[in-house]
Amino acid sequence: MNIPPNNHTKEPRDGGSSSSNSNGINLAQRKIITDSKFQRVLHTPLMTEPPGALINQVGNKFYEAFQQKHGSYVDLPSAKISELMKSSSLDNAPTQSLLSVVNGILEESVERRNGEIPPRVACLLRKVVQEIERRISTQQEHLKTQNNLFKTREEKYKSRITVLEALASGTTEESKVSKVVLTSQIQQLKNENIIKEEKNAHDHSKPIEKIVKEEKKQNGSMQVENTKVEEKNTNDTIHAEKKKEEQNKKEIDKEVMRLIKEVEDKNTEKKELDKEVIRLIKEVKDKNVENKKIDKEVIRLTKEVEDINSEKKKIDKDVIRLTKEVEDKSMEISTLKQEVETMQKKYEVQCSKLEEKTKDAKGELNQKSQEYELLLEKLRDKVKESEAINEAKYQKWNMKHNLMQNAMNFQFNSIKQLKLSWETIKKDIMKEQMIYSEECNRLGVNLKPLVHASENYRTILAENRKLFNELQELKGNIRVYCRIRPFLPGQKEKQTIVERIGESDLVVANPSKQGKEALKTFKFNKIFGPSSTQVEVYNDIQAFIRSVLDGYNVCIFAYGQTGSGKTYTMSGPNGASNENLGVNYRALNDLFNISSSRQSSIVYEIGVQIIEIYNEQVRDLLSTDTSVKKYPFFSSYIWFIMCMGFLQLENIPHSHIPDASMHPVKSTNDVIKLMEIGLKNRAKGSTAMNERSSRSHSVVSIHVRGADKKTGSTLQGNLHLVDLEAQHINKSLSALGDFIFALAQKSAHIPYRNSKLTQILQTSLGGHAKTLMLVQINSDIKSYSESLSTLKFAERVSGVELGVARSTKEGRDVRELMEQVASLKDTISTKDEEIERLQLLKDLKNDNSEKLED
Ligand SMILES: Nc1ncnc2c1ncn2[C@@H]1O[C@H](COP(=O)(O)OP(=O)(O)OP(=O)(O)O)[C@@H](O)[C@H]1O
Repeated sequence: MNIPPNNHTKEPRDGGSSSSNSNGINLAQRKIITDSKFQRVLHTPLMTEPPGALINQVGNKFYEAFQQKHGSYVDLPSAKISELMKSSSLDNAPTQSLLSVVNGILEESVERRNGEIPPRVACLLRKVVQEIERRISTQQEHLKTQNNLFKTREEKYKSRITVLEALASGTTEESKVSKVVLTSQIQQLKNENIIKEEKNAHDHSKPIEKIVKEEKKQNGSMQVENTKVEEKNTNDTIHAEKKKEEQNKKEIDKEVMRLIKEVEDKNTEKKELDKEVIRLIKEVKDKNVENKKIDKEVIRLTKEVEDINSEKKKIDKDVIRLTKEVEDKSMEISTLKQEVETMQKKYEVQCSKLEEKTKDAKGELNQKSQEYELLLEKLRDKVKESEAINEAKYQKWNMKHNLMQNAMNFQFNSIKQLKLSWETIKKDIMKEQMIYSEECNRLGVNLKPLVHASENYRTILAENRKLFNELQELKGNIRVYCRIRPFLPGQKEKQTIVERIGESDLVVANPSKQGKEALKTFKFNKIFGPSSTQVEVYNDIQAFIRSVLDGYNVCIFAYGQTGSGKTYTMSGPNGASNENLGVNYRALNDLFNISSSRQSSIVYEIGVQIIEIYNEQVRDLLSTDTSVKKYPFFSSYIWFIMCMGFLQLENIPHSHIPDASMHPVKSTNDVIKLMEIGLKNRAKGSTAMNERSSRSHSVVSIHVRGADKKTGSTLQGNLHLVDLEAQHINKSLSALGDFIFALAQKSAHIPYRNSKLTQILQTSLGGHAKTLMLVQINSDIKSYSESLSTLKFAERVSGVELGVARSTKEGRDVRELMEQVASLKDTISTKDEEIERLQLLKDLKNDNSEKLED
């Protein structure tokens, strides 16, 4: 009888270590096998895992590689990471190692929190997670297959148990037979089972599905076989029992007894088998529970993998976000660093400044506190002092009060004594008065010769003036000086027409002629060469100015072509220094100096007029009304009356009064200011200035009136400074020439009415008047013709001098005259000294007499 095995366990391939070739496999061994299988499922990365030794070897290596660097994946070199990321390395690594890598990296990233996971580590993480996913899915498949296998086995066990139960519940006889059959069948099954198990042990590499199929096949055939055997056995048993019942009932009974016993044994065995079935059922249940657990574990792992995936995605996102944030932050940090550096520097500078200030302030505070302390100390001392002084003063005042009291008493007594002494002094004064009047009488007698000397002074002064004017007349009342302008600095061609310059003669050469024919000599009273100075020129003019204060009329003409130096000689160059001052300024200075030196005896008043003559019309250059206007004679006349008071009307020829306003002046500056106004008005009033100035003449007239303080006699003198332009020989100029020439010829008719100029200057030309013509020439060869006409005009005027020369012909030798001039000069200087001495004496006497009168 083939009894199917009641316990058949198909062990999975497990390296042979857990295989069993007997029914005697115990529960502990089964458990160990099951556990080791389960563990292998959990911890082996792949279904096609390499042999255990190799796994351990590679896995350990991998594990070590990460364990060594655990907590510092970021620091792993990229070569190492790429080596680890190779599929062979990942395949061979145990799952535990992979999970530890994942955990490590995640922990590290969590720890860091700044998301600084370098891309290579992130890549490794991705790879490891993928590997884990792959493994889990493989394990899931594997578990599903196992689960199915267990279910099939369970079904098989269940059907066997049913068969066994059916057998167990048969008739006694049947039971006996069955027991025998069962026993044989069980034995057969056991044998088969042992064979199969042995076969299975050798067929380890067969796939599970195949094994399941084979098992199914075997089970199917076993069931059919069992049914057939059962039927056959039942028939055989009935025949044998019928024969045995017939042959030997007793033996049967014995045999039945024995069989009963055997059945009982079998029952007992069955019970054991039942127990084994129960145990197997329990084991199946356990397996189910275990499967459920595995299912749960699979679900959990799947969920975990999903979580890991979502976590990974999150991490990826975080990695990207954090990378961006890190970049932003690093930018921000660098900006902040720069700002912090700048702020730090500023802060340092401010700190240093504040420290310095604090130091200074502290120093100042200390100093001030010391000062205040000192001051406080001083104040205290002063308070003490003032208290002491007050005390002393109080005592002094008390003393003074007492003294005053005493003094009062004393003074009362003194007043009494004074009254007495006053009487005595009165008597003494009367005596002294007598003596003083006697002395005064004596002084009056002594003063007489001084008064006499003072009276002589006027006579001497008049004599002096007479002598001076005689000297002037000897020199000639009309004098012509010629001044040659030097070449100007920067002037290129310096060819001169002047051949020779003497004291009083000048030889000029005509550039268009040759030899003696070209030369022409001109004679004047004085020739000033190009190197002559302003002082030298004025020295020869000064005597004329002095004459003005003596009551003479003086007329100074500056005559010459444009640019020949008229302005230079008369006014000086622009911004002239004292050395370069012109005739005008020097003359005015002298006028005011001499008048102030004589102020003790003569009172002078000075007035100025400035006019322009153009086209026979007179224009007042000091009038606010610049239009050409003929001023009524009377206005000037009234001024004279008002200014002088003592003016004699008949002395003023009304036709010769210039038609212009008179301006009183007190100093040279007053005159200069008026001259400047006149110059401005001249420029203002002209439309075509160049054309006009070359045809007009300006006259500055300084009128001097003097009154002798003692005698009351008056004098008047005029100084006319005339700027004559020689470029155009106009009516005024030719009339002037005629006028001067007539004077020289001592003609009966002097043609002064021929022009405005001669009309105005009538009183200043001829008679007592003294005339000086300053002829200016430009010696440049280009100006030859103009210079020649100027010289010719001047020669004609200087012909007046011939009058003096003519008187020389009347019996006086020039040398004699010169000697006379020299002796007269000496006499004048002696007289001057005497006058000064007498003046001093007079002043002294006046002072004494004033004192006496007081
Ligand atoms: N003696 C001198 N020494 C140096 N420079 C001189 C002298 N005389 C005249 N000059 C110069 O020559 C130039 C002409 O002289 P200035 O202006 O006095 O001539 P002017 O006859 O007044 O001319 P105008 O009639 O056009 O006013 C000026 O630059 C002046 O400084």
